[in-house]
Amino acid sequence: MLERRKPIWVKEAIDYVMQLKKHGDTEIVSIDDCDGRFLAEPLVADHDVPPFDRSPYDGFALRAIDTKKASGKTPLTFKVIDEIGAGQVSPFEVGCMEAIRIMTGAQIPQGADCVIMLELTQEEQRSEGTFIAIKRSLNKGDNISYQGEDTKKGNLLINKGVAINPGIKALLATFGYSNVKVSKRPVIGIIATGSELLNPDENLVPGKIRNSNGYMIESQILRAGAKFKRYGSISDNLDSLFETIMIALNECDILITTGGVSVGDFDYLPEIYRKLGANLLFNKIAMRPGSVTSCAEKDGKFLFGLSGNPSACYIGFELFVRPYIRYWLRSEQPFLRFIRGTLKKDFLKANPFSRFVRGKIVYENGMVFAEPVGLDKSGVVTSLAWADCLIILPGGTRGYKKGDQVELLILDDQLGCDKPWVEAKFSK
Ligand SMILES: Nc1nc2c(c(=O)[nH]1)N[C@H]1C(S)=C(S)[C@@H](COP(=O)(O)OP(=O)(O)OC[C@H]3O[C@@H](n4cnc5c(N)ncnc54)[C@H](O)[C@@H]3O)O[C@H]1N2
Ligand code: MOO
Ligand SMILES: [Mg+2]
Repeated sequence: MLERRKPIWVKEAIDYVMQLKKHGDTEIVSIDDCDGRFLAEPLVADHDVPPFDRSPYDGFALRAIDTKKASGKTPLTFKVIDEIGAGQVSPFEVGCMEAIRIMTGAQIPQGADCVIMLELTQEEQRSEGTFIAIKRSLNKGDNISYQGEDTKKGNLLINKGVAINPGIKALLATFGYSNVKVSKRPVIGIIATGSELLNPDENLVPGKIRNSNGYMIESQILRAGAKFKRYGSISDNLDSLFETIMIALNECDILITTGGVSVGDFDYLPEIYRKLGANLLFNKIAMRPGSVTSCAEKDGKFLFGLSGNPSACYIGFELFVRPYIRYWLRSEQPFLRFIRGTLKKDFLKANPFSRFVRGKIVYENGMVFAEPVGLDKSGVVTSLAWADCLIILPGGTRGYKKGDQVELLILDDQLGCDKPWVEAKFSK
């Protein structure tokens, strides 16, 4: 008899997944390998930056008080007692009517309290040494980058669970992290199911298509910050599929399958969950595409059964797998970020389920608009390549019109959000 499934809300499906969320282990990696990894500890300044008062210009360090009477008509002359470049520290103290030639980045010498740029001085060689003339007065602190002005020792700079980007890597180097403590990436097994599937290097033959979902999910896993293990594509055969799933479950932290989760004669995932004795959390969600997205748990490990339809598969991953991964990596903002925008085209197809329409963000006159891209069908693959957001059209009876305000889930985003998009009836 055909199994009847009861759809649950997107919010409920997210809750089911996040109820079992956990942090992964940590590991130490070299700074050379830290790009894109997620910090396992907050990054705190362990010294002032800059660590000493320094010159932001090539010029002369002197005492402001000695410059007070300088003007175009009455230039003042200072004796140059030393010269220092960045990395050097002068052993001399700047005294009355004295200056030290100083280059950008060098530590301000003792006695000096301001710097004048080279261009504003005139140098003169005399038998007693080098002198400069200046034609303007300076104030204490002029052209000095003070110790700690960038950040002070003890300041929290970056939270744990944040992906290391070029700026963060610069901070790691600044604070001497030649090794960085990061969250260990979960290993996620991917099994593409379907007797119709060919590898990318195989020629098309009647009735067959190439396995695109497997590769797409690999890429989504990497973007989310995890690692994948490829188990290839397996024909719709209960025994071989069960066997591969057993192996993968043993070898991986999380397992993703694509295809075979609906009610078709060769959709074996429901039977496999039963055979495994896994705890089925859901197998129908009130959303399109991705309504058949399923999730089961076995001995603390998730089996995400994503749809075979490419767009449904993609969205199932972003809504349910990604936050689980990001939390594993200690992100405090594991969910897709959402913003408001204006719909650029009518979308009149009403649906009782919430729709996640592949879209593109367009900025016009400082405003955010979203435009649906490609054919809005669950089996479509092309639109995924053009989409940078999912336009949410909450379930209801009416369609949506150009100019309507909608919410947009941002894809390809590192910032994330501390709460997920949920149906209006659940949002506070
Ligand atoms: N009678 C019903 N039929 C269907 C229902 C339903 O409720 N009742 N649900 C429909 C919905 S919604 C979806 S979504 C699909 C889900 O199908 P499955 O998850 O079981 O996936 P398959 O049947 O294996 O394949 C569906 C479709 O996707 C193509 N596919 C599969 N794997 C890949 C891959 N790795 N790369 C690219 N494309 C793939 C496959 O060839 C099929 O065209 O079920 C509806 N049917
Ligand atoms: O799971 Mo299906 O994608 O709703 O079309
Ligand atoms: Mg099917």
